[in-house]
Amino acid sequence: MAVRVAVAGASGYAGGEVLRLLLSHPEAEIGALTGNSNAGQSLGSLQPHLGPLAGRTLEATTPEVLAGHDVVFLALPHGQSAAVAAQLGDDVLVIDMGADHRLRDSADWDRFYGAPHAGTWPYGLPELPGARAALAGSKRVAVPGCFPTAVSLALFPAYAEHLAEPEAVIVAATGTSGAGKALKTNLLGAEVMGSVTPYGVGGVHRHTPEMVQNLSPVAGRPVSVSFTPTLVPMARGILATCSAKALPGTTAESLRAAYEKAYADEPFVQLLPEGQWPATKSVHGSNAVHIQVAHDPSARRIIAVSAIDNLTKGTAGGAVQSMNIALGLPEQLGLSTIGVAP
Ligand SMILES: NC(=O)C1=CN([C@@H]2O[C@H](COP(=O)(O)OP(=O)(O)OC[C@H]3O[C@@H](n4cnc5c(N)ncnc54)[C@H](OP(=O)(O)O)[C@@H]3O)[C@@H](O)[C@H]2O)C=CC1
Ligand SMILES: CC(=O)N[C@@H](CCC(=O)OP(=O)(O)O)C(=O)O
Repeated sequence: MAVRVAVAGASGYAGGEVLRLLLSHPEAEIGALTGNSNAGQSLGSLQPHLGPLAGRTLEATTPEVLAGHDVVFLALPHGQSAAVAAQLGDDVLVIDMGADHRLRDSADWDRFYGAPHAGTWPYGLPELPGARAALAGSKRVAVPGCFPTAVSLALFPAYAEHLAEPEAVIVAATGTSGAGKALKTNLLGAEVMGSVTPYGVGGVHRHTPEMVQNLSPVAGRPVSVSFTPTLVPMARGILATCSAKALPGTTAESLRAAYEKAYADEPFVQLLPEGQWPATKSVHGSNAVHIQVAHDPSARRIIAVSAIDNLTKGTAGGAVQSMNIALGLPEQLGLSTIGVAP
């Protein structure tokens, strides 16, 4: 079955990554490619790594251009996808890689994004309990933010087995591609190279409510999240170090067993052998999630660390994985767990 796919935002990082994956997807046939300020430019000049598409010209992002496809990926800035999606037919699978349809609580949306709330779509993190059932056959998918993917997968097994207190503390390093391709002074090479700095500190990062939304139902009670992202001098990758107070009775063995149980059959999540810690390089360009967990009895804490590629499992890989589930295709089609290292 050939699936005809359009990508809006094809000049950006997320759009480029979904095209990189779709070029290796046996069922995908790449149709319209659209942009905004770069409409009219050749894709070869904007995304030179996508050789087979070099001769394609970006069109404007309009409902007419996006019509006539089985699947439309929206890789647009926050707040831009809802209006485009509303003009696409109910029979088209629309996969929103932005934030517009992720949050269930309109008050959270208002507080962190500040535009009218467009509503909530099935959430494209298949590994969360119940997510696959919601995605199967769906015509709408909200792809998670990159940090919520890394953090939710690192912590949910501990919450599912009631091994941790519901106050999570997270420090996560990210590469600069997470901020998109648009020019920003703080992302200049001279600012980033040889330096690490936090941002969005003190509960103001917009991924905080998404993490709370993912973890609270698993824990069966409200989970609070103290989240500090740090910008590090690399292009891709997230390393999320997540910790919470251990509940009485938690042991290293019960913790390990919780993660083994959660991820025994997950094709993209690899619980590393004991003592081996995740590294962003190992998941570079792949849809894999590497996880390790430890119990610190003296501090009475659990520490879970995950590594993902923000553009792959953190965006485009998660989007293709969700597309496969929504269309009833094998979930791993077109996706790899093999990283690029060193
Ligand atoms: N980068 C990442 O790691 C992740 C990104 N995402 C999400 O994916 C989406 C895209 O992010 P990213 O690729 O990084 O961003 P980029 O800035 O790299 O790309 C943005 C894309 O959107 C287009 N665009 C900009 N403004 C408009 C507009 N008003 N109408 C239509 N198209 C527009 C741009 O076109 P042009 O260049 O022609 O102006 C470009 O193709 C965002 O919502 C982001 O949050 C999600 C998870 C991770
Ligand atoms: C380095 C950097 O700025 N990263 C972005 C991550 C955004 C992302 O990947 O997810 P969204 O789809 O929600 O934008 C940030 O912290 O906002």
